[in-house]
Amino acid sequence: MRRGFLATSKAKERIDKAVSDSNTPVLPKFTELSHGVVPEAGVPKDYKPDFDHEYNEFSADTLNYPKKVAVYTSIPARGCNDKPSDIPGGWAECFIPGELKRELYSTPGFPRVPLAPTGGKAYCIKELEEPGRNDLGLFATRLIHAGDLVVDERPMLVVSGGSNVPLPESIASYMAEQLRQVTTLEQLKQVIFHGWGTLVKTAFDRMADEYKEEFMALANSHEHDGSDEIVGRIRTNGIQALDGAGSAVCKDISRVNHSCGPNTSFSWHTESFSVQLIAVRDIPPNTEITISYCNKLAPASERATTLAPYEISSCICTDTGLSCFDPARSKIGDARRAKFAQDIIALTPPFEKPPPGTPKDAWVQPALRRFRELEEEGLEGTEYYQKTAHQLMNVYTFLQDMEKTLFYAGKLKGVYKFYEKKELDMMYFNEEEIRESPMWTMGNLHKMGAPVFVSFAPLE
Ligand SMILES: C[S@@+](CC[C@H](N)C(=O)[O-])C[C@H]1O[C@@H](n2cnc3c(N)ncnc32)[C@H](O)[C@@H]1O
Repeated sequence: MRRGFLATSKAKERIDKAVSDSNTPVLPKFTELSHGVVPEAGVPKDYKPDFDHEYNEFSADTLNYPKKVAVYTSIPARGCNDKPSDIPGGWAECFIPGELKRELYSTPGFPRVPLAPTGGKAYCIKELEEPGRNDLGLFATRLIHAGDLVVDERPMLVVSGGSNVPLPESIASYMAEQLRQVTTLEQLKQVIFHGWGTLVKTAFDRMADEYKEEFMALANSHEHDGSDEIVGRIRTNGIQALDGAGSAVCKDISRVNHSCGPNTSFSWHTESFSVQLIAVRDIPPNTEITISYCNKLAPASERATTLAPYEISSCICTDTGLSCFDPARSKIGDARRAKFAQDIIALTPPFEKPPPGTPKDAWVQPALRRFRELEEEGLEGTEYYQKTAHQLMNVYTFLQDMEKTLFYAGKLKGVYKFYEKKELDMMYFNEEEIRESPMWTMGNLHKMGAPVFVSFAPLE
């Protein structure tokens, strides 16, 4: 059924489809859905999966959607015959709530063109040479510095999470009726896969041919669990988008493999409608570029559960050669990760003059150990690393050790850019300004033996 169709030539060229109001059933999150080889895969025997897809069509320029509708829309708007190269940064085919689209367009400057990578493109996509792997990954083609923008990419497809999208009335009531007939939880999940697949297929059909090809060439770790070819690829390659409310499938970033100690961190940027990858430590040439698919601070068993749907069962993320889930390795990693979150190391310089021969930074050792452990775990992309690097930079300014001050400023740079979304101020790299800083001046008093009341907490 088509209502409200705007019969102008422009509207014929550039249209959004909106599926109408409904009482959405509460769907399990994708993470709770089946994976692996599911014997009951496919819709239940009595399930009649044919239903009409009911939608209205709107001009792509409109934001005036009725309440509680989900829309198929291209962001930014584009003409039917446009190729991705016709629009700077390309466009994302989306299936999102209409209200969200309205909100996006109220973001100042939306949708600005994604940013150029620092120093130009610095990666290629190629086959992994690791034994037992025959898939692709991203590799640095030159040295990438901590803090560099590796890529800012507008996705090919963005879909809101299953439970965030209002289902069309026809599908919702159809599914509700069918759901009454299912007898097992697995059947319920299979019906949900099917319903969800029907909805995202429309978004896929709207994609440009070259995007469709790229999308179908992506990995699929959900071939035997009832997810169809499109849903399977979204589950395998989707990156958190829309500030956690959706999933984005990208041409390049979806080729990045997982590490529990990754060298880049990704973030969603509404104003450019894109995903950014920032290096959190230096990445030498020919090194694989990685992100974390899970909460990297969680214990290994929890990480293993999150990674199982990706068919990642043995994740070798460090140069120990052991899987992160190996009990011998995870015992150390788990204890450290728990400590990072719980023990805050506050440092206080000693009031008493230490015995002769004591290194002047003896009291800094707990934070230095923490810093070393964070690096050994590959957790440079965490707030704990940011705080500890900041703490050590301040401590060494106080101790008037220029070399180490600059060293920790360099360590802070990458993660600071990721969390603060701006460059670390150049004054932290300017020797003259460091010498004039209050912390350095306070260090003078300490050096002269005056009692100095100062505490270095990692939250500074
Ligand atoms: C988003 S894709 C990454 C790109 C993929 N390697 C490719 O060839 O297109 C996710 C899939 O890559 C593989 N993968 C990613 N990280 C891995 C890791 N650390 N160990 C083993 N397989 C991994 C898994 O098959 C996973 O389902």
